[in-house]
Amino acid sequence: MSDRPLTHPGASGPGSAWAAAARLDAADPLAGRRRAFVLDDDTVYLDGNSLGALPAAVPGRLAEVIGREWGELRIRSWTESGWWTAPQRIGDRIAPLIGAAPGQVVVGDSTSVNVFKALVGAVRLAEADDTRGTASRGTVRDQILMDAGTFPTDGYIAESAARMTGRTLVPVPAGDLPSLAGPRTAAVLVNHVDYRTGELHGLAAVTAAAHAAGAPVVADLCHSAGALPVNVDALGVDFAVGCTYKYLNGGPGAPAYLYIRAEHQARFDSPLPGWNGHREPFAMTPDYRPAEGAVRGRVGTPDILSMLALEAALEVWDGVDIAEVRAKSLALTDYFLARVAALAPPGSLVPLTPAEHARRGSQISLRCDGTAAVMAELVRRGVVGDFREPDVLRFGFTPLYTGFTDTERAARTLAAVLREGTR
Ligand SMILES: Cc1ncc(COP(=O)(O)O)c(C=O)c1O
Ligand SMILES: Nc1ccccc1C(=O)C[C@H](N)C(=O)O
Repeated sequence: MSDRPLTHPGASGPGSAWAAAARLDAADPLAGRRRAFVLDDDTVYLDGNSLGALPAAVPGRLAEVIGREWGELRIRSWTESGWWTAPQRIGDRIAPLIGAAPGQVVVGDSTSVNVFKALVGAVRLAEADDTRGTASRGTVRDQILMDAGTFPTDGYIAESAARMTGRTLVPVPAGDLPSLAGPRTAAVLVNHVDYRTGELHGLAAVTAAAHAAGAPVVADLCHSAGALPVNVDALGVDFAVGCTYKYLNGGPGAPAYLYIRAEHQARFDSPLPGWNGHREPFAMTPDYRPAEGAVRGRVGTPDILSMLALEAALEVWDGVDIAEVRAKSLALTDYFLARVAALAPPGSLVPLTPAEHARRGSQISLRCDGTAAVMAELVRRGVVGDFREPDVLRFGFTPLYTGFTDTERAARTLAAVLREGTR
């Protein structure tokens, strides 16, 4: 019943699929990165698009933070251990992964909270532009456009942000965002990669169209950062948010980040002006005077343990070229699609993820019957993905620790489960 790979894939013959996968692994320039993670060879972990694996550097660093910085230095660590400035320091560590120059990213809060800050901030910016006459005069920007397939939290938050700013939230198919951005658009909120289908949306086209209409763009990078090049600076994206527990491997509940484009920082009017975003937090003045730069995106006291775990986790990116990550991600997902098509019973799976590279993130979503039972059986057999309602199997490919033999095993196991049934 087991569909485990052979310990030496080549043993099944030089022409076999195992041997071909092993050759791809041997030629993979990122293969050595797997050693930077805590993983077991019995499991093929394809759920890094929900919770990234544990980087090996994290436990030791956390022990030091707890034992030395908290346990011994105590209050001194806010300054001496760099705790207070961690949100901007770690933001600068994330910046290159999303194509941002330093000084534009702060880490903290959840993605949900950052969607709120960014979206309300974006609407306030558009409003200010209209008032100053830099956008077309006489516009009534009464709508927030959003991709209808959004991860739910973005939609919930956007609905509230719309209500609070006196706008209407208008969910539309992601592909229609460029053509629908117009004089009524106050801001556009778009997921770079659709969490359910794995479709990569055209952030360049959305941003260009929104800007032509005088509206700022907020991008949710949860499913793209760390999996593919994002280039927020080059694309002109105004605000971006993302979590760090998926492809950035920061750990369960790791803090999210907020990108505030440099040119907007001086006018970013945060709807959550907490004391950490104050110009002089320790002056404790009753009036709010926002800090310069992305720091004004901070709110309250940072979650230091999670934040410093994230900082240690980000070491796995030292020397990694994100273009190489993208190339491997596409090769892995191509490989998986091809092997599943070859091995699974005809008609048993319908790919939801676009075949076109330009429209594909780093996950493969497949529709099938009995999704929950199929995934439960896959997990039982050591292939861990997940499923999303109503009938979608999701397999996330994390190029830093997933190989081609892993992918061969996942495809074979999935095909076997579908052939054999789950009862
Ligand atoms: C696209 C997207 N946005 C937001 C979230 C959730 O954000 P958080 O739980 O960090 O607020 C997720 C996943 O949890 C997601 O996939
Ligand atoms: N934060 C979580 C906590 C618990 C369980 C899942 C999540 C996810 O991140 C789900 C993910 N956003 C998704 O694309 O489905």
